[in-house]
Amino acid sequence: QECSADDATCSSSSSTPDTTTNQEQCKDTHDNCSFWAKQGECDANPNYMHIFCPISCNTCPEPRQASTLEALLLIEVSKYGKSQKVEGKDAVKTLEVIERTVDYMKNVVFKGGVDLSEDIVVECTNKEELCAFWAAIGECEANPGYMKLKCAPSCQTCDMIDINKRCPPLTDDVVPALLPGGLNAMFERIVATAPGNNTDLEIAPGMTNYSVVIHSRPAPVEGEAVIDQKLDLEQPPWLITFNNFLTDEECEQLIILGHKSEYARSKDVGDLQADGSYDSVVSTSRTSENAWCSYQKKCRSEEVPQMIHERIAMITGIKANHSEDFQILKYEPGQFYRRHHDYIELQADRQCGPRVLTFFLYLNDVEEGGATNFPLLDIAVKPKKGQAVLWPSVLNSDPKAKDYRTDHEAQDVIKGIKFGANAWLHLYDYMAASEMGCT
Ligand SMILES: O=C(O)CCC(=O)C(=O)O
Ligand SMILES: [Fe+2]
Repeated sequence: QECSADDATCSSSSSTPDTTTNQEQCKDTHDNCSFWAKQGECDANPNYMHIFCPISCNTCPEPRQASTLEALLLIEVSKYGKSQKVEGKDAVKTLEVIERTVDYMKNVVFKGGVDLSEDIVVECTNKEELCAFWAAIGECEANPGYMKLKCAPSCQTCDMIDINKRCPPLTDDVVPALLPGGLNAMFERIVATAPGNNTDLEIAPGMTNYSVVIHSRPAPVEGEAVIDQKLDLEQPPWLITFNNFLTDEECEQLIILGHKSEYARSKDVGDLQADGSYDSVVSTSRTSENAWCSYQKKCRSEEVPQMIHERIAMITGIKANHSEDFQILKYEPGQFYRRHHDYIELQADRQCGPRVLTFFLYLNDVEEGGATNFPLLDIAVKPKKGQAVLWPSVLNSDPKAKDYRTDHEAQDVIKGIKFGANAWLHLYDYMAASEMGCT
């Protein structure tokens, strides 16, 4: 699923499988390829070299001449979406997938062999020319969320385009990250255990010596807390910042990883699609660029992002797999993100549950502008390298209910460049849901 949100953020889990056999696209992807090849690395390290340095290793796929039967199959399959590419060493397997696809579409889907609404049948097309190839190399199983949405004919899973079929609701035994009353308890604990505020506390491994500043909080309660929505709304919501949450090296590394994951114009969420995902549209209320630090981009598996996910998990008590991939942001002078809320209504009833918290990281000092402003709380947080800000999107009394008061905006950067990163924490396991295309 490509996008989620009010605030319109495109989910990282949706990247295309990154293998390609495309003849024209055959190129070395690293400056050192030719040097390594001369050193004998094509033979020493073929798994990497043959794929990432195919020119230097002379392993570009051979162009193929299709037989008449193949040519007919290719015409047939193009009735069910994009024309399919068949080349390279997996060509035979790819053709077999195409043969099965045509049979499935013709004799099952269009013969009413599966009970599908017209919307779903229309939507069941191969959206990429490499669908058959990916299916042939096992991507339907390895990357089901993406493939079931983008390559359903090749995976023979038209029925899974229906989000109700693909994403059954969680069963009652799944424990949410926060129970009613858990939000206040979490913030109280975070404030009480910040190592920088308590010189006698030891710094746990993987932690920094961060200190916490409280900008807004509900009044502390003596004795047993009463859990009540009306009481929640009579008290200000929590908003805290962490100084020295990240080391300088961690900030710099995240910015670099953002470049590797490729910053692109931030998108807003558009219309709901037949498959339950959202269209992504360029919006005028958000002019920054962002990059998703995902596993697909070989970013989330890196040491620094992993350690920061773990740090956030240790501090909040919410497991790292409840967090979306870091969305790394870049604002040039004049860029901004107008007033919005991070809560995504539709997710409240999906497997991942709503975003309950935003852990926002500031990765550099900004010369002028670029504050995160909370108009309803009258609080503006100025960017500072290594600082983080944490606020809830939901209420203490009901972690599924939106707390409207944490509306916020990223004010225009006036001078310098601003780098930041969002970590959105969900009520349930976001990564598991995202793998199945259920966010
Ligand atoms: O850049 C900021 O200060 C906040 C960004 C933000 O609110 C968002 O990306 O949802
Ligand atoms: Fe936001």
